[in-house]
Amino acid sequence: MQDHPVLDRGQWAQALIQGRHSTSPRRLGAPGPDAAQQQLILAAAGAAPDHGRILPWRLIEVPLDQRARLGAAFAEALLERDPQATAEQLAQAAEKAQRAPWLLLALLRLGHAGAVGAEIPEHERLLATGAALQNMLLQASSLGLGSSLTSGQALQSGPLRRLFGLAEEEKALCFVNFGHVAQPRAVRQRPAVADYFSRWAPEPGRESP
Ligand SMILES: Cc1cc2nc3c(=O)[nH]c(=O)nc-3n(C[C@H](O)[C@H](O)[C@H](O)COP(=O)(O)O)c2cc1C
Repeated sequence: MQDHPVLDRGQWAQALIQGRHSTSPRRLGAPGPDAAQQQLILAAAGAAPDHGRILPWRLIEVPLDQRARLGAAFAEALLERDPQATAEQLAQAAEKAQRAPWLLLALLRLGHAGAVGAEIPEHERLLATGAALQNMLLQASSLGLGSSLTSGQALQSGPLRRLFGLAEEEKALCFVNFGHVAQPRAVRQRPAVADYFSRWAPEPGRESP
């Protein structure tokens, strides 16, 4: 494959990165990514930086025919938090499981003493996971698909942990939603670079140790 000039690649990457935005699950519609698109998105996750190559994350697909079970776990988790929840609230919680055409659960793997990579701390594992998730969102965007990350209190709940058989050292971080953009929304204003960037300079008189 012919390589593109550096500038073209830079412009292409800029358009992809700046053009990506989240589409919430209720704004996504069928069809979800096809099998080839799913593989591209999953492979993008594996291209993320990973200190020690320990794969501090994993992804679980929740197929459409299992969404009712996820919905039941959402409702059970709500009932644990709020025993007064109404039938309507429980139904609303359960319905959230049905929204995204392709739905993944992202898990952080915290490791344990003695395991390979145990020296890699939690914050680095979290950073590696975030990079993997962003790669997936960007790959989906490049395919013309909508995507988003969603969280919620049910993620840390017993019903959800039991449903997916999570190990003690695993933490459910968020869901990753994919589909076609059924209802576009206004694009978020991005922060100015000056809001998050500064150039460090030593204080006068403290130039050298
Ligand atoms: C880990 C994580 C979890 C999130 N969970 C939710 C959520 O549950 N509900 C929601 O409306 N937005 C959630 N967001 C925010 C959206 O995914 C999205 O990033 C935000 O709306 C900004 O939109 P943009 O990606 O187009 O800039 C979450 C973001 C992150 C990083």
